[in-house]
Amino acid sequence: MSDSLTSSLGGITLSFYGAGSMAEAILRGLIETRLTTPKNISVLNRQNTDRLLQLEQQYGVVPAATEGLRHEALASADIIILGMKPKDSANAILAMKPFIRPEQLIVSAIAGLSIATIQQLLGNKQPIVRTMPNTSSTIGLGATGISFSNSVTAGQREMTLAIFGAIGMTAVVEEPLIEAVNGVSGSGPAYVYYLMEAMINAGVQLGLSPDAAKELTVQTVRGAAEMVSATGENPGDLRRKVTSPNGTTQAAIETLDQFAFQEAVNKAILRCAERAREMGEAIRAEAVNA
Ligand SMILES: NC(=O)C1=CN([C@@H]2O[C@H](COP(=O)(O)OP(=O)(O)OC[C@H]3O[C@@H](n4cnc5c(N)ncnc54)[C@H](OP(=O)(O)O)[C@@H]3O)[C@@H](O)[C@H]2O)C=CC1
Ligand SMILES: O=C(O)[C@@H]1CCC=N1
Repeated sequence: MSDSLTSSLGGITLSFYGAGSMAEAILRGLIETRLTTPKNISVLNRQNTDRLLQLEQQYGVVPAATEGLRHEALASADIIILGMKPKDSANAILAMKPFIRPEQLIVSAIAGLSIATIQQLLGNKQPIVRTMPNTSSTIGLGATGISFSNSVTAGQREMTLAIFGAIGMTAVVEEPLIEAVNGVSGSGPAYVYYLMEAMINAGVQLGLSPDAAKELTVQTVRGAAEMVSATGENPGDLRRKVTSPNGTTQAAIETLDQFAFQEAVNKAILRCAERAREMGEAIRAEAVNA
């Protein structure tokens, strides 16, 4: 990767087509890590002008709130980032088709939507990057799975890795594995938050104040993740070090096992990946009939 790209995207312009939570997580990360300046980022959505103005006020990005500005932003951007819900994606891609140029890079963050479906909707071999990021990109701790279409140039790959590398770690995977990334890390923050909700509630039930229960839980999750990362040890080995024979942790883990905790997490992640494939298939069917 060249030095200029690791430090800055220079004058490269990005258009966030779909300006919801995921778009905000990425653009905020890019701005806070100073990979680019807000003036190189435009934001577009379907109807919610207030949302675009809020993003302008908060981050200094450029709102494209009228039809004319939307078309101009799409036509002029070096990179268009697709951030609408899967159900809205086929219509949105068809609507942008008249304005885009064959060399523009399209980066999709849309669950399930395949490179082939995007190319089918656009009717060409447009360079496409399919990603599966997560909302921790907001604070530079994202995890993003990335797949490239064959038409993506080496320079465009480098730009993509610079963008997602600036807001967290990246894993380049073959496209069929993007659903696995969705299951593990795309949706993953929600499972961890769910676990944290349960830990906090139990702490309160045992008499801790809500604040104390929350702070202890947050530090525990942060410390556990950091331990795996810093020591290089397997989570299983670290778990065994916490678990004294016949002690308190063993009693807790046995209870989790009674409720098939590991199996529940496993089934949840497999179902998540399956759901991504189902959603992708629904968009593919829409594209075939478009
Ligand atoms: N949230 C997450 O944790 C993750 C989400 N993703 C993916 O990111 C995508 C967006 O999710 P999220 O940010 O949560 O969704 P949000 O509902 O927060 O945002 C969706 C945005 O898309 C806009 N939009 C809808 N239709 C169109 C259209 N036809 N043209 C232009 N803009 C449109 C909406 O505008 P308006 O309000 O005006 O309708 C809104 O700004 C999804 O496809 C999801 O699969 C991927 C990884 C993680
Ligand atoms: O729930 C969803 O469909 C999106 C994709 C990954 C995280 N959120």
